[in-house]
Amino acid sequence: MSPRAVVVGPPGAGKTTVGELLAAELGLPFRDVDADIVRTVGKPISDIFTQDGEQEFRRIEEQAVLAALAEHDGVLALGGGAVLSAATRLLLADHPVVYLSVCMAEGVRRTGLAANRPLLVGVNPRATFKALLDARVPLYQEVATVEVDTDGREPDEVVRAVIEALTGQGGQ
Ligand SMILES: Nc1ncnc2c1ncn2[C@@H]1O[C@H](COP(=O)(O)OP(=O)(O)OP(=O)(O)O)[C@@H](O)[C@H]1O
Ligand SMILES: O=C(O)C1=C[C@@H](O)[C@@H](O)[C@H](O)C1
Ligand SMILES: [Mg+2]
Repeated sequence: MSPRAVVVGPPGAGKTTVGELLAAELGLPFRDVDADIVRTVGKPISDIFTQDGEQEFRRIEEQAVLAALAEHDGVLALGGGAVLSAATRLLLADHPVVYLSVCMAEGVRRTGLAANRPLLVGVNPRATFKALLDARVPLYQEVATVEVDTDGREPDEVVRAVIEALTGQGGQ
């Protein structure tokens, strides 16, 4: 069993939104590793960060990704920081991986009103988001088999572009 598409990208790229629509369009089940973690641990991700720390969250996340990659055969969305794990990046080499990209301004706009993203809470969300992109874009690109830009595109347009990109590489 293996996912038909694994979706990665920064917070606000639309991994959950586009992932769900993509799964519906392909007639496949959708799974989100962030939701798996909340269910398994029994508390919101923001509480895991504040009560247990980011390092513990990353440990839990690595295990959750490992399990989901082995169990799920539909569309799988990863958390925004899952690619920080070298072990996860190695595992992703065997899968079709869609990198949804988003620029800093659009990413800040999309995530700006959400208080439940622990890494983006702070005095300067633009600088925080830029630092996050600087550190992670090379990692998203390293694991991606296709990259789809989401700036200025509605979620259903992104879904069409993803399907085109996956079809173009012989998969879907
Ligand atoms: N292409 C898009 N155009 C406009 N708004 C979008 C688009 N994709 C997602 N959004 C909006 O941006 C917000 C964040 O989207 P979503 O939760 O799907 O991102 P995510 O990548 O799953 O983030 P996280 O890493 O925090 O889980 C939501 O309010 C969603 O409706
Ligand atoms: O970008 C990140 O590091 C994160 C993104 C979310 O999907 C969650 O996995 C969590 O809030 C951490
Ligand atoms: Mg999400």
